[in-house]
Amino acid sequence: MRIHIAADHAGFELKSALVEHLEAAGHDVVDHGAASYDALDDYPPMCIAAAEAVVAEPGSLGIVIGGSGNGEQMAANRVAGVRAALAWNLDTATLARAHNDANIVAVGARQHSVDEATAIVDAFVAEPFSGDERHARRIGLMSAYERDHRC
Ligand SMILES: O=C(CO)[C@H](O)[C@H](O)COP(=O)(O)O
Repeated sequence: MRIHIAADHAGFELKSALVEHLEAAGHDVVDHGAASYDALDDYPPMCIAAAEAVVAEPGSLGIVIGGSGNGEQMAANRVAGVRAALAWNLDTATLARAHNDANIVAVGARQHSVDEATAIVDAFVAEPFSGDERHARRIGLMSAYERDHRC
């Protein structure tokens, strides 16, 4: 699977570990930065770049990483067509896919060990959307709002 990944300084180390892990698992990972550690960098540009790439490539998934994952999720969700979910355990990771058809997962690198965060990402990537009518209906309502209200 093609996976677009981005992180600021707070997620930089975890991003490196995840790129290595996901590539070893056979995924095609595209790194949207940060390209190097900079303690003063800002997460929105790289998260938005990863989010735009996910939307441009249906079927791909995205991972955005920061200290909490909150701002990274917010930045990704600015891009039309993105459904980014902040996952903080295995259940929120799998539900993000099964119920919300999330195409991006946000992870807080300061909230988890590398092993925990890797398990959260693996759970997200492995879980399919359930396709249940009630979930598809709710996603459709969000998409309709996005279509009708965005410039
Ligand atoms: O999680 C984040 C945004 O939601 C950032 O990674 C976090 O705010 C960075 O903090 P600092 O600049 O103090 O290292």
